[in-house]
Amino acid sequence: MTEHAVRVRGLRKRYGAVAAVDGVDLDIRRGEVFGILGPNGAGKSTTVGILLGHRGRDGGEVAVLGEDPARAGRGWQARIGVVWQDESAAEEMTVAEIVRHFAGYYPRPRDPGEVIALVGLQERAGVRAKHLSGGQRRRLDVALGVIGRPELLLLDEPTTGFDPVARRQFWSLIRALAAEGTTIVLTTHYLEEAEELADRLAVISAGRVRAVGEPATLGGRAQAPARVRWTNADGSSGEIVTATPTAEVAALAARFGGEVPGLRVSRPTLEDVYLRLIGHAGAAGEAGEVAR
Ligand SMILES: Nc1ncnc2c1ncn2[C@@H]1O[C@H](COP(=O)(O)OP(=O)(O)OP(=O)(O)O)[C@@H](O)[C@H]1O
Repeated sequence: MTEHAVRVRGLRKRYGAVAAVDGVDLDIRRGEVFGILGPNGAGKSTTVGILLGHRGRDGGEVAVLGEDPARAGRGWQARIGVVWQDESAAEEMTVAEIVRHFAGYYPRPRDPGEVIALVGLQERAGVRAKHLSGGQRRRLDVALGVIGRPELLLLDEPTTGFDPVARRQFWSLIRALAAEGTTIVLTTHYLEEAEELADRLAVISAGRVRAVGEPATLGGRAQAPARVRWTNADGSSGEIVTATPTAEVAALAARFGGEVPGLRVSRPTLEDVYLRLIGHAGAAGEAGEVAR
């Protein structure tokens, strides 16, 4: 068994003049939750499509669960779960029928009833797919992605259209699957989701990987200066950007003789780091025009 669930070297894919994927390297370890972030058109779905064997490639090496997706067979496919954008299940069948039907494709499926409950669709089990709301459909897609007890689960923007409660239920589901040892790769535009779920993240823009790392340390985030803000006695705001926030807070506490009014200490958020990595000139704390 190889250490990596996914290993990609020098991956390239062009659509006419567009280099959708332009030399991507990725190592995704077994058992990890790996997030892929990037702006619209960055090449995320193209990359995931190649990992699944849904799309061909123009260059590079790809191994997914030890096999090349371009040549792997049905046995390999059964080890992988997918939640793909714009996937739509059979319209006339009910949720329970569809989940049971898909369970039949796999050698060791989960219990369909359990999976329906896992995605919070138990109240809708008898409803035809065509009568589900957008978010409920996405939950059904997630159910179909996990029904086969996959070793590797690839999710392309899985929580688009989810309400906040459904999103949190989905996060619990992903954590539970990760705890069972499932390797999970997900693309998302929700930075909060990436921060909540991912052990590591890759930021992709214009077909290239700009950074890979843990959410807390990505792009030098942990070493970035902190911003210390407070409110002065006359009501004006004070602010220092410093590499030694603890010392600044201690000095402020001494100056105020105790509690510092309106004290806030902040480091760059994942969004700040993300915007800088994708070259968004309006990223927080940086001068320059906002690219639109
Ligand atoms: N089938 C296709 N034919 C032509 N061009 C394509 C095709 N699929 C993708 N592209 C182009 O390749 C680039 C990468 O697209 P891709 O869908 O991989 O981006 P993405 O990062 O998933 O974006 P989004 O966040 O919008 O889903 C884009 O410029 C897109 O227009």
